[in-house]
Amino acid sequence: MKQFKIKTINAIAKEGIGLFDTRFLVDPSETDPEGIVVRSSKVELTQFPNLLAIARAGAGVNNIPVEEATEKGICVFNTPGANANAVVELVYTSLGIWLRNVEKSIEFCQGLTGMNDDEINREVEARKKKFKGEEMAGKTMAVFGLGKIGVGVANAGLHHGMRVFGFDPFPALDNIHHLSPEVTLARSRKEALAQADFISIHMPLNKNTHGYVTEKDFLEFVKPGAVLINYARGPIVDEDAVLAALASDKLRGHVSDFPSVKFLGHDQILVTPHLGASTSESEENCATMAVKELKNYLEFGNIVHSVNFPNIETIPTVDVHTRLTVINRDQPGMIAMISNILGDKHINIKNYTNKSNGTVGYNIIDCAGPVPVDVQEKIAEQEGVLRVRMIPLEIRGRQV
Ligand SMILES: NC(=O)c1ccc[n+]([C@@H]2O[C@H](COP(=O)([O-])OP(=O)(O)OC[C@H]3O[C@@H](n4cnc5c(N)ncnc54)[C@H](O)[C@@H]3O)[C@@H](O)[C@H]2O)c1
Ligand SMILES: O=C(O)[C@H](O)COP(=O)(O)O
Repeated sequence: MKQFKIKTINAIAKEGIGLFDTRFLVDPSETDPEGIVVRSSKVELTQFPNLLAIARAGAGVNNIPVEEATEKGICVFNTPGANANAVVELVYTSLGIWLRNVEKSIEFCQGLTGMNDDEINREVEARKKKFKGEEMAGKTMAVFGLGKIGVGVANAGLHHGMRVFGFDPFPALDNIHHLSPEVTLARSRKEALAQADFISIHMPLNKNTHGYVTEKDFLEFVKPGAVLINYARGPIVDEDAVLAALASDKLRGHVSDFPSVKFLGHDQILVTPHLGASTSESEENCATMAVKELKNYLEFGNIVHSVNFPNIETIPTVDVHTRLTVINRDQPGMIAMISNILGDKHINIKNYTNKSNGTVGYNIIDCAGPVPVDVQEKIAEQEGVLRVRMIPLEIRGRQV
């Protein structure tokens, strides 16, 4: 029976790894994997010529060269929503720490070590005014990026008694259905920022969002004294622009999950060490979702939650002998070409499913009989074809 070689990069929760059965050989030191499960480490594709798929146990895929993967016919998955609640909770925890001076007040309490109880009490009551903070209730929050996390942050803002604006130029219907109707959808960055006391960023890092938070079209519109929160990715924020905004009191504070040379030690900046998704629950959710996606693709060619290929899931019926999958550039004539090559060889197609995402087309072709290697090779060498796979169906009691 075919066994798939899986490489794990980073610590992947055991609840996910445990889902790999005897059809999979899982090893962090695997040098020739067909599948990879990874968190935030950078993935280099040149080292892995037989790689079929990468599952990112998390949301952001900026550590994976997605365009290169597409060209090589490598499917990239992520785990949408699996760590969203962890980030939502930490956004409000960190904002609360910043607003109530919790970090400095803890340091102060630790400094009382060695005093007796009367002395401690006297110091506490005399000095607590230094740590006076402010509340979230009654303030206004602007959320940029209304995806799995942004929707949660926006809804939670209402629960904290705030007025909430949301801005997202490409919202997904599924996410917007979960957004409370009390959140105001802003039509521009300016509208979202003009009244916001707190601004929370929740978009992916890509070539369009690199340096998104800078003076022009963003900081120029903030209400003086706003607090900027970034639990998305460090490079979305232009650090020099934020430092200048803090120096001029345009921003009052910055809360970030991405420490840097420029941010560390700054009195108005609170940083956490990329902790957004680091909870037991979220690590388990991400790992189990990532492993299920990878297994489904390697064993059946099904695609669920891919960021570069169209999503298609079909179950082979009992009369299917061989499942062939073809990844192609989205161009005319591909379905006819594949069907003709199979037809010329008298291979009966039981089911043909095709979908495009505008860049890549994906075909699942369930055949009644075996598909000889020379037929696969002929399809693979046609212009526009990126990759062809014959999926072993031994799992269903077949030998191919
Ligand atoms: N700090 C952490 O540990 C942590 C954890 C999880 C996710 N993240 C980061 O948060 C990002 C968002 O995660 P998610 O699960 O909500 O993803 P998601 O894909 O569900 O949502 C992202 C949203 O951002 C929107 N968007 C894209 N470009 C935009 C722009 N220019 N302006 C406004 N909105 C824009 C998209 O339309 C989408 O709705 C991830 O890509 C990842 O980088 C960080
Ligand atoms: O994009 C994500 O899901 C987060 O940044 C989490 O990254 P991590 O898995 O390395 O904690």
